Amino acid sequence: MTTTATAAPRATTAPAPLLEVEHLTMRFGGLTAVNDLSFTAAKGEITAIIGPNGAGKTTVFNCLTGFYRPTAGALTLHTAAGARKLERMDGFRIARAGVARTFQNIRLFPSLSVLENLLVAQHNLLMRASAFSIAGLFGLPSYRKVETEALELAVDWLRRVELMDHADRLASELPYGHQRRLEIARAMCTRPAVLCLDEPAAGLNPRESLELNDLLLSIRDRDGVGLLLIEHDMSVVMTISDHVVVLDYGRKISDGLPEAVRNDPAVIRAYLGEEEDDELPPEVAADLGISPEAQ
Ligand SMILES: Nc1ncnc2c1ncn2[C@@H]1O[C@H](COP(=O)(O)OP(=O)(O)OP(=O)(O)O)[C@@H](O)[C@H]1O
Repeated sequence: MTTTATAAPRATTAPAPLLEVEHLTMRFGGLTAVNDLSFTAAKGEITAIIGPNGAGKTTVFNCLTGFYRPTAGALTLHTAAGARKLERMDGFRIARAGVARTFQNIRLFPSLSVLENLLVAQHNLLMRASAFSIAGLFGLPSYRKVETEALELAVDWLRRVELMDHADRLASELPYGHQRRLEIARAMCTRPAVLCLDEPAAGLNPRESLELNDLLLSIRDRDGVGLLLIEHDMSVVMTISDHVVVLDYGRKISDGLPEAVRNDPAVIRAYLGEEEDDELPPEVAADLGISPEAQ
């Protein structure tokens, strides 16, 4: 894959909201993992959620995708179909409403082929087209049309993530970086309005990381899909994000453009910790643009 990723921010007028998170709280017993969190992810933008380990990032995704039912708060998805309240829906309905996701630990169907993984992702659409009947599966022209479209979409994504030559291999046989790309392609085959990516750069080498940047920017720009990104790799976050939300101990401590967030003293403190003589790891300091004297 060629790599051309450059700094992202481009919006001049305020973009329309895609996902509104209002006063989201998630408690596990006595632990408040997410505490009164509010932010808006806009249409056609990449919104990164960052923060130290245990800050509550994955818990936000688990609330957004129906893995957890929030203790309190509202989650509203705005699509062409109207505004949908997600906070009381199960994962299946949330997926149908247009929210797709990838995981920190890749979750593919390992014993299915690469192509089959992309077709299974479209299972719901195919079953609806069959009117949930055997007769539909074999007889309805409308089913055959949807089936052809599903195959075309799968092939289109195989090309975009450069896995066409691997279409018939088992997903489990792919190298790690290829599996990451397949997982993103599979999520995109569900035709989402918003794609939630949990540490997509984890385990990738620098070249693969640059390729990932290009892929995510193309999903934003070509597919018009809004992205929510949890990522520890600050070079990815600072290069492609339009908007960054920072969590610490479940609370939002900063929210804005990447340049503003990386210069925010609250963010620097969160990454530094409480100890005065702590120092940021050099790679984090470099990506946040902090000179050694400033620490
Ligand atoms: N199902 C659960 N039951 C109890 N505690 C949980 C559960 N899920 C998450 N937590 C706790 O909630 C807090 C936030 O966890 P979460 O995984 O959301 O953080 P994170 O910011 O994604 O961390 P990391 O960057 O390390 O992945 C942690 O203290 C975690 O132990």
